[in-house]
Order: sequence, then structure tokens, then C-alpha cells
Amino acid sequence: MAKAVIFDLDGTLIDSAPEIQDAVNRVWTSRGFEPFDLPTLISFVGNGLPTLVRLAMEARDIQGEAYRSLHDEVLDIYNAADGSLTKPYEGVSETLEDLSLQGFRLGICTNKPEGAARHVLRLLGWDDVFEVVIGGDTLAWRKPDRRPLDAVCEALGASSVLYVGDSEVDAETAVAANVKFALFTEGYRKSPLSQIPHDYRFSNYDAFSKILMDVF
Ligand SMILES: O=C(O)COP(=O)(O)O
Ligand SMILES: [Mg+2]
Repeated sequence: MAKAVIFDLDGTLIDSAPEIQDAVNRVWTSRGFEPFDLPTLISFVGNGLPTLVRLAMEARDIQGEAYRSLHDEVLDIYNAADGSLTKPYEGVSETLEDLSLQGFRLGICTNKPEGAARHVLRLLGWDDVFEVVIGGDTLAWRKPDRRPLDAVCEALGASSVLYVGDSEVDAETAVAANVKFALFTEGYRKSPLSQIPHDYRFSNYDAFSKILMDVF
């Protein structure tokens, strides 16, 4: 049985909020609604695109019947994004390379739509790095339900697992799945560290190898 490291995507491996902000603001301003600043947009991220769209609608008092077209337009822009507004956090590429060299099985468990996640992984040249990618729309459940994380663990054939994420949702998922959790503190969390359950935390990927040595 394999050792596996499973990552969340937005706010954990990549700083993608400016890309998401651009997609939402393009759709919102095309309909005459005020755009969102980055902190406000970040406050909508974490529970997947349907929730993000609903929160952005509520913030501009947009009625429910517009939901489907707004959602689909944002998704189309996401899926066609050129990645220029998305940046891997410092040290991520080196960490992934290291993990691969050491023989870890790698997976992604994100609430980003799977197509958009695969698109950005391709743009970053990471499409061969992760053996399994489960997005917010891959299964009938999304994080914090444990089943997406369970599904990644199972597909990787992992006996020993670390989940790495940046948010309350990731922490809750790891607790539910009974998986060890490392919190990247520089992503899109909304609460103080003391309120997010975690086994490990780090603010820089330089510190990641120390966590690995402890877990495995
Ligand atoms: O799409 C979201 O809301 C969050 O995506 P994440 O699960 O990769 O952080
Ligand atoms: Mg995240």
C-alpha cells in the first residue's frame, strides 16, 4: 500500500483568486453589476463554484432565476482562462518534484469544478504530476463531505495519507475522513488558526519536508 499526499488546489498550491475575480467581475460588469474587490471575492471561495455564484449574487441583490446563466458564463471563462492571473505559491513546484522523486502518490481533492482544475493543472505543466483529480462537481458530494477525499485515497490505493489544504472546509473534510491534515496558512482561510483543526501547519513550502518526515 502506498504513501500519498493529497492537495487542495485554490489557496493551497496556487494563488488563483485573481483569476476567479476576473471571471466573476467580467460576468457581473457585463450585466451592469458592480465588480468585487479581491478580499470580498476571496470571502466567497471555498465551497465550490455554485456557492461562490450564489454568494456573489446575494452581495449584489440579484434574484435566483439568473443563477444558471451566471454560473455557466463564469465557468466558461474559467475553462478558457490563460492562467496569467494564477501563480503557484513559492516552493510548490520544487515540493511536487521532490514528492514525485520520493515515490509518493499524489492527488488533488478540490471544490473547483474538475474541468477548470484540470485546465489550470495543464497550464502549469502539472497534468502528469497528479494521478487522481476530484473536483467539486466530480461526485454528487463536495467537501466538507468526506466522500471526495475518501475517493482520492481509494483511487491512489493509499494506506498512509496526508491532506494539505488552506481552509476551514479542508480541515473539516480531513477530520471527517480521519486523515492527517496540514494547513497552509497563507491561502484563503477566514478564521484564526486556533479555530481550524490541524495536525500541522506551515506558511512556506520550505517547511514542508519537515512535516513529511514526521507523518511518514
Ligand atoms: O472552488 C472553490 O471554492 C475552492 O477550491 P479549493 O477547494 O481548491 O480551495
Ligand atoms: Mg482551498
